[in-house]
Amino acid sequence: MRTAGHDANRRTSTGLRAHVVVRRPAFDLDLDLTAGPGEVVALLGPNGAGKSTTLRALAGLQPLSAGEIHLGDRVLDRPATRDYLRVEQRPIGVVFQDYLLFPHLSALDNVAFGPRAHGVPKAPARAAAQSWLERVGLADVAGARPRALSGGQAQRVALARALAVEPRLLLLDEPLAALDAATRMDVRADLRRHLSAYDGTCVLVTHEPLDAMVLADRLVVLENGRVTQQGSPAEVARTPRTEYVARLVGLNLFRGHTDGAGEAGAAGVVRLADGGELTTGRRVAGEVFVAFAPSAVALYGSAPGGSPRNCWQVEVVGVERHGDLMRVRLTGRPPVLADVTADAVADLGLQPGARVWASVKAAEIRCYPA
Ligand SMILES: Nc1ncnc2c1ncn2[C@@H]1O[C@H](COP(=O)(O)OP(=O)(O)OP(=O)(O)O)[C@@H](O)[C@H]1O
Repeated sequence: MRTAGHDANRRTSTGLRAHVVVRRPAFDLDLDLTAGPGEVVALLGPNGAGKSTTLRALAGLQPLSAGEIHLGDRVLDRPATRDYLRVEQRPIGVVFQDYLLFPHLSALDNVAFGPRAHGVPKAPARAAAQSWLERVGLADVAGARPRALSGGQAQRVALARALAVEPRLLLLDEPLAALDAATRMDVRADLRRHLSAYDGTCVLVTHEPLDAMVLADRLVVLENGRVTQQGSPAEVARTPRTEYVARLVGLNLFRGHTDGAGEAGAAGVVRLADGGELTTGRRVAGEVFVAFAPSAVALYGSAPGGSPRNCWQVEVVGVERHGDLMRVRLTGRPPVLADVTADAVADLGLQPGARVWASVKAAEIRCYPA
């Protein structure tokens, strides 16, 4: 278990502290990003959110419009004081999604390129490269050119090349995106091992929630140029605060208001901002989020008897396969996603336009302050 990332003093004196501001005519990025030594932070967000722009700014490929980037006691970019370290002067290693290995160089020389570019003489640079290839399990392909390598091997060479300069900041841009599913799983596990052993700061950009959950100590969610949520992977998954995060982790999410009053027991009624109400198992007063899994939603052909709480009429919009189950998209107050069996889809005739009843138990609904 790494703890360096939670050590605020070390974080400010030796890690990354950045206020990244990039203004373009149709886009405005403004985020604070802090990460300690040994900490892996994943930037997660939809297309066009500004993830790559942030990474490029940290790398020195995109000058800031305002703000500042500090790494340890070095200033990498600060427009106000005209400080700007060029990419080759920054103590960073970068792995891009398409690897960008030099096609005419062997794996060994690709890895040795980094130390060479930092002024290390040829023989020690090659010795360091050999040792890095051994660490990533590729000593036997040292002489191979990139086109002779598999996707997973090329990715490992790219990682070895980035680490061979002993960077204080490692930047990974969709590092697993180019791999097929099976290779991806192996390389993800390897990458996690290498990142655990790495004592510098790592910022990783990904679209893929699973990569972020497995690799990162902390998630920073970026939407439309702003941070909308951050926290440990478990916190973010448990308590999404935006539609995007809720969809990512596969939860139904609603914003609402409760006065904290409820029926006997601990239940609280939440009036949802977009209509409808839900009774939750836990009483929280004020502005709240309520979230529940699609698997917690039961569908019925007619209004179920008994308790009328959390039971409302919905209309099927679409059905798609989701793992072993079928995910049904429903409109209503509120609209919901429900995971049901293929048998249930057939029995209830869940075609688009079909009207059914949705129900969810109060105990299955999480409620937390907004
Ligand atoms: N070189 C550029 N010049 C001008 N605009 C750009 C440039 N690169 C990106 N943009 C724009 O800046 C915004 C942020 O893009 P960016 O690539 O940082 O987002 P992203 O979160 O990495 O998206 P994706 O996941 O699709 O890669 C988008 O509106 C994009 O069209």
